[in-house]
Amino acid sequence: MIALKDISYVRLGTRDLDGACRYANDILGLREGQRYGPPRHGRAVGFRSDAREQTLVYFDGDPADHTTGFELSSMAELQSAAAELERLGHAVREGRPDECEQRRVQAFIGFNDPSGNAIELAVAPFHSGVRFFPTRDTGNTGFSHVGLRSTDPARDERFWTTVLSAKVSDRIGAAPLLRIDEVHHKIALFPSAYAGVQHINHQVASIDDLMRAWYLLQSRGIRVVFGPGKHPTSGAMFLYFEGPDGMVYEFSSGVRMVTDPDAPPRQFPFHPTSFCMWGSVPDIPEFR
Ligand SMILES: CC(C)C(=O)/C=C/C(C(=O)O)=C(/O)C(=O)O
Ligand SMILES: [Fe+2]
Repeated sequence: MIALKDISYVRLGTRDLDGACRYANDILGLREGQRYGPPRHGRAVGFRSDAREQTLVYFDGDPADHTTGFELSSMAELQSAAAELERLGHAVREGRPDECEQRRVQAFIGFNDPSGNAIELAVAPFHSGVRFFPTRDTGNTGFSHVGLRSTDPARDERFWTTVLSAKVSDRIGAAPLLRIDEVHHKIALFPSAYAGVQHINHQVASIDDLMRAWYLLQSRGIRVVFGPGKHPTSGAMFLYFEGPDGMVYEFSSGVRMVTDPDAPPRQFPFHPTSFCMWGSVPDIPEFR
């Protein structure tokens, strides 16, 4: 079993890199870290959300080109992971030195999960000696989870929990919420006809930060697509809103820690009362 230590980064292609960078800075409050590549095409910009050097990267490319990176604890584990994935028939790609530099990691491998989601396993993501603070008072405390699209959630749950070390904290219908540490989930798998990152979550410090975000987003004309609300699953208070290229972003606060490693998952029906215990109803295709 490949032991995932933490979620590390998301890389998103975009046709409007300047616009995506403005959104990351102005709306998400993420601080630009590194810029890569020539002045016109092939550019990439990394953004910080916590002590790590980058957790969100936008690059000149196809907006459907999404990659989610997870941290492994050592080079030995990375080499063992590559061998195990290849043994299971997954095509594994080793990151080139220039790609490692762009990801601010010592080394990485890439492969696709059974739905075709591009996944990278990385060693030693760089931490910064410069304290992170948001570009505006978002209360942002860090990149925390992704929703991934799955063409077969039961099959993919088996992959994420037997090949990789995720555990199911709760299920909503067929959608598993998967933890890789004590945080209730770092990955959620949602039924979809195609692969990709379905939403990107950052934690914020309090409900005050969520409510301030709610008013600010409305004042900036950014569509809030779910919330303010509170998930009965993770207990997190949340706000989902539109980002560049159709990506949905989520701010949440108060996510539950699962301290019992053997805690059994709960099964919730796929119904709005399982999504929000305050009564908010999502305007998000995968949550309809
Ligand atoms: C709206 C979806 C189905 C939902 O309820 C997801 C749950 C949680 C949570 O409990 O925190 C998420 O954050 C998530 O899956 O994104
Ligand atoms: Fe979420």
